[in-house]
Amino acid sequence: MHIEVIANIGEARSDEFLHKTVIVVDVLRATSTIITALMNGSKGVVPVDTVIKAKELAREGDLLGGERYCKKIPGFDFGNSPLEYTREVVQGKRIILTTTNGTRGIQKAIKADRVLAGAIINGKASAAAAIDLKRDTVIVCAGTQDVFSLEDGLCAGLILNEIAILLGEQHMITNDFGLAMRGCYLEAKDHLLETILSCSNGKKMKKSGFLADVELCAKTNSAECVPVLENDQMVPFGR
Ligand SMILES: O=C(O)[C@H](CS(=O)(=O)O)OP(=O)(O)O
Ligand SMILES: [Mg+2]
Repeated sequence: MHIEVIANIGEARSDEFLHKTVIVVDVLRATSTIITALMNGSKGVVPVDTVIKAKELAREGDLLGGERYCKKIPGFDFGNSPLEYTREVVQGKRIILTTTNGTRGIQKAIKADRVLAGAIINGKASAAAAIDLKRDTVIVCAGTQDVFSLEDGLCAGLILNEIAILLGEQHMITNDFGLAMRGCYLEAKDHLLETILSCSNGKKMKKSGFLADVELCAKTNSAECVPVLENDQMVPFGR
């Protein structure tokens, strides 16, 4: 199985996704938030790239979520903290979500055969879903405003490592960036939270009061849910 890892959305070329599975990874925090909302019973998360589109799409009964500069958008129900998306508030609800990087990355992957949302919390489940889909796979690290973010690279390394465990080492073929990210993950896996808190997004989140979000987002393989894009909304894979 071929798995290419791309360092940030700016480096992604959407035409190269045709006939492939794309796993979009935005550990802090969009894909962790989408996974959490679906695990808590949301009936679907619609990822959009702009605030205007989010407002246009929202219908009676929908919830609006998202951030700009890490802060909740004025007039929206929620920001981009996974901790806000509790079962009490999201069960049975459709959520329209717009964030700076993650939802933009999902939109950019739209030409893929299948688009999955990966994060550290569902790394193993994402690996298993990509194997099930039997396609060449691209892991797109969302990054932050078209610059690489280490937490996304560590997650790509985790997914590659899980694929190698599930398929056997000789069946997991990746590019040089993927090899590097797997090495980083293997070095950091026993102190993942500390590593994420030492990188630029982790520091920014902690400074902005979101330490508990980083703690949740760094819990390796704590979630079974893998969001997949179907008819413009993310729903649990294999539902
Ligand atoms: O809210 C977040 O965690 C980030 C904000 S920023 O772009 O890193 O400032 O958005 P995301 O789209 O989840 O990366
Ligand atoms: Mg991010």
